[in-house]
Amino acid sequence: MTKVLVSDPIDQAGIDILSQVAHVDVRTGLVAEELLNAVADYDALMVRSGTRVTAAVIDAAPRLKIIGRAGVGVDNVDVTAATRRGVLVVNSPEGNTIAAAEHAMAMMLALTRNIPQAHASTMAGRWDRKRHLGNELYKKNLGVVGLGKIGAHVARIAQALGMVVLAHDPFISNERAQKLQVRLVELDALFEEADYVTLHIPRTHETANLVGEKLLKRMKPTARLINCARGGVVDETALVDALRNNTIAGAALDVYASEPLPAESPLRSVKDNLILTPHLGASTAEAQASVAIDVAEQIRDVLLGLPARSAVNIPGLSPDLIEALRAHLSLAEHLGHCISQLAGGNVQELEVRMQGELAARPSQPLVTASLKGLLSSALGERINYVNAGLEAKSRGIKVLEVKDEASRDYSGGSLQLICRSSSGFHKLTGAVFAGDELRITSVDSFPISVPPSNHMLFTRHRDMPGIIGRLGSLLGQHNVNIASMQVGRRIMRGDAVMVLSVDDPIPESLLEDITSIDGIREAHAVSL
Ligand SMILES: NC(=O)C1=CN([C@@H]2O[C@H](COP(=O)(O)OP(=O)(O)OC[C@H]3O[C@@H](n4cnc5c(N)ncnc54)[C@H](O)[C@@H]3O)[C@@H](O)[C@H]2O)C=CC1
Ligand SMILES: O=C(O)C(=O)COP(=O)(O)O
Repeated sequence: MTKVLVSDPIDQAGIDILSQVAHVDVRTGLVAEELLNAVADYDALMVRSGTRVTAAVIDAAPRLKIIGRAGVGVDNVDVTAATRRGVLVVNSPEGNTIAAAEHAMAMMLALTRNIPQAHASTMAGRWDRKRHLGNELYKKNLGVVGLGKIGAHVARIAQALGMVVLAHDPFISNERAQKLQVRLVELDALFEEADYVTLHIPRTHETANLVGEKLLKRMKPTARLINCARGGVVDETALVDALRNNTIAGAALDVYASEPLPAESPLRSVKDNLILTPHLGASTAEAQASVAIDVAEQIRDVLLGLPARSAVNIPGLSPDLIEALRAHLSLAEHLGHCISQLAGGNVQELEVRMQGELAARPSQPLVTASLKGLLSSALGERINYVNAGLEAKSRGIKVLEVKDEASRDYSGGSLQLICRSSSGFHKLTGAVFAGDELRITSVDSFPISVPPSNHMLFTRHRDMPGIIGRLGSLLGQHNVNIASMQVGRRIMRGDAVMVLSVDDPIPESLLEDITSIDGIREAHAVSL
């Protein structure tokens, strides 16, 4: 029975989708130890930001195929450990964009009009109109750090309020910024010019404690900081100092270096100019339904053997692309699997050549598929699109990618793998005919045309009379039935290759007898 563990509160719409294909257990609030003990039986895990999916959790779940993050940030998931184990990680990149952007705007408005403080004092029986004088957003400078999905939506809303938006994002083009009518500036300039700074960046090595004492000192004393992105990108100690010393006018935080925010956090003791919410950016009914459906559908699809649309750890492989490249991906896997068996020894280098029309297609999926095939002899079921690149790297296999648009051998193009190993050098080319017919079209530069099949024999021999007959008799004596046979040669009586499809696997002992036939120099059994 396929089983899914949901370890954070998820909208019922997501649970309903998962229940179509699996038994679903909802167990929220597990402490680390309980989670470690709980995951062993599960094929999928669905979380929000509350569950820390560590390497230990992943190791404790041998059946785990997929981790679904019902939201954007996957910094609570050890994606590297998941990738190493071949566990797919998916998220919902857009399901809560609007909710998070609106929360940042709500924080900005609440901050600039002292709404929480005014509310608390009114509820306490006072009527403090003078004390809560605020500022308008109209015509003020808003500095957006991180002009991605949420940052861009914040920019649009702010512009509608009459704010002037500047942004810092080293990975955004000038064209994109121009389209959003946003001026791109350096980080220091943004902090100096902005009346409000709002952060919409992920937590990475580069962004950890990005906003510290130095940047806070650049801000105007009237400026305010909003962080609805990730805890840990703001140095909380430096912020507390800046607020206490009135270096800046105020701050609003939704996210914290450590969550839940510890009771003793100095942030809790800052009065008046700080607003705190408990990571509520994505907490709207609409966003929660949207992320739950988005991620549950992906988990369901993956458990049914279908691709996921927002895989975090298979870069560049969308379902559309999988569909468009389906036959070529299968060809790449077969060629990779085949060439690893021809290579025999330790593979040192794999060159993946996309030739002719294929050179115009995205290469990364084809490289990944080739590596998956290459490593499947060694790693069997354990290798997949998620971990193929990493496994190749950890084995020290050098991967070269070549696009040869000038090659014009077949319509649709061809794929060539060149493998260098401790025992030599092999080259296999393949193409797809009539939409979905796979063919190996050359072996070590000898032309042939053979569909990949379950059991094959590849030989390298001298082109001379009698060899084929002797090989046929030998296989017959060992009860190996030949389904098809092809010989490829470049010149008469020179070197040649032979590819046989056979009904049964060829035993190792028989290979020795085959290579002892006069004229046969190499023989490789290949099973796909
Ligand atoms: N508070 C909450 O409940 C929520 C928080 N989030 C968080 O908001 C953040 C932004 O989410 P999205 O906009 O969906 O992500 P996104 O990936 O669309 O945008 C992030 C942007 O940050 C930029 N960036 C990365 N490093 C940078 C740096 N050093 N300086 C400046 N820019 C940098 C990237 O180029 C990208 O454009 C994420 O950390 C996400 O986890 C998202 C949803 C809800
Ligand atoms: O999607 C994100 O990155 C969030 O931070 C939302 O977190 P949550 O799902 O509300 O725990």
